[in-house]
Amino acid sequence: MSGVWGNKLKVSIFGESHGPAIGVTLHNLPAGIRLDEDAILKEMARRAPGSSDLTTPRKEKDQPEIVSGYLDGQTTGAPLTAVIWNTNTRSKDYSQMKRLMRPGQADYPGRMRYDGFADYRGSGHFSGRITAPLVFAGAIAKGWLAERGIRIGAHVLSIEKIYDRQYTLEDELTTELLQKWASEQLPLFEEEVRPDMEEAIYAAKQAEDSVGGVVETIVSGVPAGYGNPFFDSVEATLAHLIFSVPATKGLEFGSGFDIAAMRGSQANDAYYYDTNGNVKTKTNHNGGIIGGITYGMPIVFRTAIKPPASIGQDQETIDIESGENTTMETHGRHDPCIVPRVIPVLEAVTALALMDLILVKEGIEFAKS
Ligand SMILES: Cc1cc2nc3c(=O)[nH]c(=O)nc-3n(C[C@H](O)[C@H](O)[C@H](O)COP(=O)(O)O)c2cc1C
Ligand SMILES: C=C(O[C@@H]1CC(C(=O)O)=C[C@@H](OP(=O)(O)O)[C@H]1O)C(=O)O
Repeated sequence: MSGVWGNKLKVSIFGESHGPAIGVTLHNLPAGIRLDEDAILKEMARRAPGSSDLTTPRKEKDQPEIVSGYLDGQTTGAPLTAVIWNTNTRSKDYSQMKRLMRPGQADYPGRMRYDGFADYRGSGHFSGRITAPLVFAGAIAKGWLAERGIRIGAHVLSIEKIYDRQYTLEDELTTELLQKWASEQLPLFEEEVRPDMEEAIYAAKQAEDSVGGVVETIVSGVPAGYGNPFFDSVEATLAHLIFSVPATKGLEFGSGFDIAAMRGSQANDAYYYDTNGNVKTKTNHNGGIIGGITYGMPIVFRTAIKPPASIGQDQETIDIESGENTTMETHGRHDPCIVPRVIPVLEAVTALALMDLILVKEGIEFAKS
């Protein structure tokens, strides 16, 4: 399984949802980064399961234990490994998944790929649980980027068919807004839509069903000139990580699919010097990236998250052992909607992508003192 990603910063993840532990190793982290352990734990708590009835009832503390590469509060430059112990597995919920392939889940493709050897308990290494180590790694990257004035925020653009408004260039990722969003399961611009979004999730749960949604992510403070043409473009780097997150099914940058219906005269983002002599653009249809490289405007993208597959309703499927068509209900502790918990994950992988792009360009070995 491909558990390693990155050009300069190498991120390697391990573990299964119902195994003893999950975790991550970060290679080539600059030495001397001071870790803000409180900030890391806050990020972990945003994603952790079992925090409310909008999410899975499986409760996990998600307390990372750093076992290498960290001394006296600072990274040493050696590979940094963190382990997160699984403390609340209930594998009997998955006994039928040896034979019955959940529609929309990784059971059937995973079985075909690994010839039946993959750990099926709790979806094994395919589980959304493996995003906990990514949030740990991303929290380190976020702290490092924040020192460079780079901020990352994400809000819920939609749940099912209920919409928040989109980000505009007038909006600023202020400390207050980021703190507010980080404290909310459904971070929003428009507070009025919250009850309807929550109700959509509760209604789906009540009906033994699930719902999806769209998350909009914004990155401010990235100077012009990061990224590369072709294979390591900023879009390609972000997309690689975003599509590694389970349940992501769509991604658009800037005006995305809508740009296809514009004329060049509308889609071109006109440059100007602001009063401080900084280069800006009047619009941001290209989402902060042209030619695979940043141009100093916010990076903006939207990610479509599918409704979780494991639902209690009767569904048609196959019994892979008997070779017959059958039906199944999925029981167990599942998220009725992944959006609230995937937001810190999307922010985390965004931070890792940007950190890698910056390390590649600047070859930094040591943190600034
Ligand atoms: C944080 C998080 C929580 C998730 N929770 C569930 C869940 O409770 N039930 C479920 O069926 N899928 C859940 N998923 C999604 C599955 O892991 C995912 O759909 C599956 O691995 C197949 O991958 P794909 O949807 O990307 O194709 C979750 C994903 C994430 C990121
Ligand atoms: C445990 C987590 O989420 C899990 C993600 C998940 C899935 O299929 O992705 C299915 C459920 O697993 P289980 O059946 O073991 O409770 C969720 O609870 C987590 O994110 O930490």
